[in-house]
Amino acid sequence: MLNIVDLVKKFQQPGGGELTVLNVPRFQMADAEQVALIGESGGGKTTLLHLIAGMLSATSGSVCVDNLELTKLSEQGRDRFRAATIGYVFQTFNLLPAFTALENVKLGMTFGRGGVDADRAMNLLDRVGLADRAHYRPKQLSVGQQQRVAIARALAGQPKLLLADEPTANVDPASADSVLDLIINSCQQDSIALLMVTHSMDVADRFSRIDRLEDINRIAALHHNSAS
Ligand SMILES: Nc1ncnc2c1ncn2[C@@H]1O[C@H](COP(=O)(O)OP(=O)(O)OP(=O)(O)O)[C@@H](O)[C@H]1O
Repeated sequence: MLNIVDLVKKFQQPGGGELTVLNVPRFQMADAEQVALIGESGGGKTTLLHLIAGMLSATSGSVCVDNLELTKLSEQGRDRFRAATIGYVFQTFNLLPAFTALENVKLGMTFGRGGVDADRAMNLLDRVGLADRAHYRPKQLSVGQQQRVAIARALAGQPKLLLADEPTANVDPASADSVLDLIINSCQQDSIALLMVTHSMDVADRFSRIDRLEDINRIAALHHNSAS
């Protein structure tokens, strides 16, 4: 499903010069595999997710998702790939405020594999326990409910890989469990591979595979070693 080889990402720095954030010799995931990614703040976890989602382009190396080599695609090609293959759950939900829960989920279908289907969008809201909130706007929903809408939207395009960046960080502890259950169980049921970044060992412990960024990324390992 995912095969990363010799991936390097450098960023231009505001004061001039370049900062190498990632140097990942190898990182792989199998179809439908579930992985928790932990690591120190600023180590490059979000950057790695953005590269896998095709939201950022690599400086060098190879990112292959579902047999597609992302580094060879144009920006437009990466946008198409993302819509067809990737679901993304953000820490801050990123719902469109002017649209209802149902409309937000339908937006997740716009460029996805199954096309826009209002019945399926309602089914997804039902699955996340929010069928009765379909016509509410994000600000009329609790924070936990907003994240559940965001999960329904991420699943709406029938992705093969779901990327989740600290999806429970801004959710109260009671809702966090249901948000986490929802993500893990939905991916299991639909055979979607799941890569979840988390700072919480309680969250990571729900996964049979836990990877530390310091073990994957040579740059984070350098920082980790010099700090300890
Ligand atoms: N667009 C950018 N331009 C310049 N530097 C950037 C850019 N995006 C990220 N960085 C730098 O890359 C490093 C890694 O950032 P990233 O957000 O990937 O870390 P992280 O592991 O997700 O951190 P956290 O756990 O705190 O969210 C940071 O030092 C950050 O300043």
